Amino acid sequence: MPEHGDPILLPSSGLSDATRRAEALIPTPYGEFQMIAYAGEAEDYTPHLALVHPEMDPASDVVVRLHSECITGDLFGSKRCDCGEQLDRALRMTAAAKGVVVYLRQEGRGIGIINKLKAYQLQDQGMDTIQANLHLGLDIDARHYGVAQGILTDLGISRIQLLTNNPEKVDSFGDGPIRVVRRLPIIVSPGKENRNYLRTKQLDMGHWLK
Ligand SMILES: Nc1nc2c(ncn2[C@@H]2O[C@H](COP(=O)(O)OP(=O)(O)OP(=O)(O)O)[C@@H](O)[C@H]2O)c(=O)[nH]1
Repeated sequence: MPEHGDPILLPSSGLSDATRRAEALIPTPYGEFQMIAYAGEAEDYTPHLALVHPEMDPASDVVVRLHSECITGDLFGSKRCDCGEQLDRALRMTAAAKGVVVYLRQEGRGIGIINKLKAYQLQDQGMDTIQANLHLGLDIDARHYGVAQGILTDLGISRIQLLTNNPEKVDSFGDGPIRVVRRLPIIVSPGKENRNYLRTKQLDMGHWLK
């Protein structure tokens, strides 16, 4: 296991030299979390963040949420997606279960906020979330989860209960050092603005949604 401050070597992360760069206790409406920022030496503005409950027991089956950045939903409460509500629920659940939220800076499934806004324009013209990415010449989902595994390993965690509806997130752990012992659903009720988006996630992206 890496010592704190050692580089986290992750071939598939896209952030191969991420280290624990800084940390502090953050009092939130959900309770206190130790926020730990992980980034490479040259990356000061978009570190991945771990929000760790102060009493998290790394030897337990830790409740973990891997949440990809969604500025529109997480910060501004956009109803086009389920992200903001999922983050709210994840913080509530991890606060109660003494768990961890890993906030991954993979905005727009890894295409970035500029491309995501372009994709939204295309969706307003009738495309779905998959067609829009493809129309822009981009991957449907460009995310990698290697850095998240490195962060969990840095926290001393080896067994997790993963909060997700996304089979790719579960599969990403493969035969690696972290074992997903349980998947916990995190389902948001559809509204009129995100109904089509959630339908595409369920039918075309294989998410476990009712
Ligand atoms: N390209 C693109 N990205 C989107 C769109 N709507 C939401 N997103 C992004 O999708 C990602 C969703 O991340 P998560 O909630 O962690 O993951 P998930 O794949 O929905 O899986 P869950 O763990 O079940 O929530 C975020 O990066 C959002 O910015 C969209 O229409 N187009």
